[in-house]
Amino acid sequence: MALASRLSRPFAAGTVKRAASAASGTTYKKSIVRFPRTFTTSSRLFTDQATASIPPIAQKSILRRTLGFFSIAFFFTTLGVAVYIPSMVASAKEIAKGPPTDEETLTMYVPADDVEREIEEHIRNHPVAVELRSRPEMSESRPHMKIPFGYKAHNFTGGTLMGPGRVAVPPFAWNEAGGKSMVSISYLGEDLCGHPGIIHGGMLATMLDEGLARCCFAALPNKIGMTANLNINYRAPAPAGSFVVLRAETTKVEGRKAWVKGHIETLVGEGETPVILVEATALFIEPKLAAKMARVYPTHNITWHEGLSRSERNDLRKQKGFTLWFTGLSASGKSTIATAAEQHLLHLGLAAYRLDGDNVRFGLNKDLGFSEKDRNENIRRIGEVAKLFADSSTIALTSFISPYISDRKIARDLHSSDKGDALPFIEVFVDIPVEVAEARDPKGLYKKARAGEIPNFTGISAPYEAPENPEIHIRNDQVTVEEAVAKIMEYLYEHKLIEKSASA
Ligand SMILES: Nc1ncnc2c1ncn2[C@@H]1O[C@H](COP(=O)(O)OS(=O)(=O)O)[C@@H](OP(=O)(O)O)[C@H]1O
Ligand SMILES: Nc1ncnc2c1ncn2[C@@H]1O[C@H](COP(=O)(O)OP(=O)(O)O)[C@@H](O)[C@H]1O
Repeated sequence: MALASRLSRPFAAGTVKRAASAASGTTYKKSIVRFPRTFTTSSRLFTDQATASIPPIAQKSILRRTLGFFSIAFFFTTLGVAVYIPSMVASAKEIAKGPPTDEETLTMYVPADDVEREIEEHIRNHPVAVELRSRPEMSESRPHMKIPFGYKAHNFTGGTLMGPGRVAVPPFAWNEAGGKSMVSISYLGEDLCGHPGIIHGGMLATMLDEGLARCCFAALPNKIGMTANLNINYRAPAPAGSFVVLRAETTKVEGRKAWVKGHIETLVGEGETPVILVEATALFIEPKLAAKMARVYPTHNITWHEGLSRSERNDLRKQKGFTLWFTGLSASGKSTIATAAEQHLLHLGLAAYRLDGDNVRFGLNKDLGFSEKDRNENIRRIGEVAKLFADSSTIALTSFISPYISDRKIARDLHSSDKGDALPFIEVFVDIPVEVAEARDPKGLYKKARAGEIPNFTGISAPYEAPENPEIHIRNDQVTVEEAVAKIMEYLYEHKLIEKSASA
């Protein structure tokens, strides 16, 4: 197809080169921005001859207008979602690799033909682009190149609206650090019209919705925002087959909310005054569950805070971390109660994890036996691991005999802090007379110990030092497992370690 005929109507008057250079210089206005005389303002645009013959539209009912309003609100809200739900067809490999960097996006696009090459070069070398590139606070990218290839076909701005006759080449964007401002340059083809030769207002609204959102994302805690509100004022018709500049600025940020203003103007040469085509203000709100929302690139969604504090982590995880340290004789009921408590906490939607012999003495501590020294080391290591779980805003439950007061104190001290943000350490004494434990003896260990087959057996041939002042004392020969768990839960609620709302 001849080059000129592939281009927009204003371009067709000459070669691509002429049209492109016209767009950057004084001839730009002459050859490309050819506003129909009757199209001088937005209000006139909609009362021109083309629409004058259309009979007046009957006043809609309140119900229809209400429905219309919500449809529009839903449309823009959906449009503004900056989180792409992973597509079934998206390339798993591409996703696994993670998104390209801003820098990488600049070399990813390869023009398909001479037309695209001309448009590409025109934007890339335009004085506006050169000036933006020279500003250290601005980061250059082509945002649509971050959308995985397999998902592009399903993406409105990155797929549907992109290509010959539409947005011919992926727009260039310059984002100011911290989500303060954004500028992008696009080429709008002749197949995006509402009125002949004039870009459809919905296209411009789409560009503003996306552009203003991209401006503020970096200012939001999880870099996600949904359009809550978008107000648009059309100022002048936007000619098809022309280059436009979108400029946006974040005016206010409050927690999960960001207010942005911006406009689209013509791309003009140095010394010329651009024409403002459309202006907008918008409010973007980050969803409450933003951190958990699906992303195209889940593994590379890095939101890094220097020195993330424990309270910040607790806020993000929506729970406090602490350790429930069960201690008692063998067969006292530690594992049974800890398991029941863990299950109950999990049912409440809380993150809880139990450390016991299965995952510690058979793994991390498989080098340790039952000498006093080995038990000391056993408890020290478990204390460290429990502290890490608690620090990650998880409820750690440990069920080990932990027979020595000094060892349990070491574990407790590991949870303390001189910064005033100690992790709660709750000692749960599962108390049972040795005779009852011996009578239960589910594993036959007491019998073996009495027979001298197991040396250093706690309660028989090795000491058990009962806690003097445990946070929770369970007489486990006198209560059921349910009652024991209820007593623990009561303590946790009373000490505000779990929220009252976390109840089954
Ligand atoms: N000598 C000796 N003394 C006590 N217990 C023994 C011994 N040898 C093996 N076992 C089994 O090991 C389990 C206790 O391991 P712990 O890691 O909890 O012990 S300790 O805290 O280091 O003292 C303990 O499990 P529980 O009955 O669940 O407590 C026993 O099954
Ligand atoms: N409150 C309770 N009442 C009656 N039996 C219990 C109770 N708690 C635990 N048991 C029983 O005691 C035995 C030892 O319990 P277990 O949890 O294995 O103890 P530990 O982990 O302290 O060695 C098990 O047979 C268990 O069913």
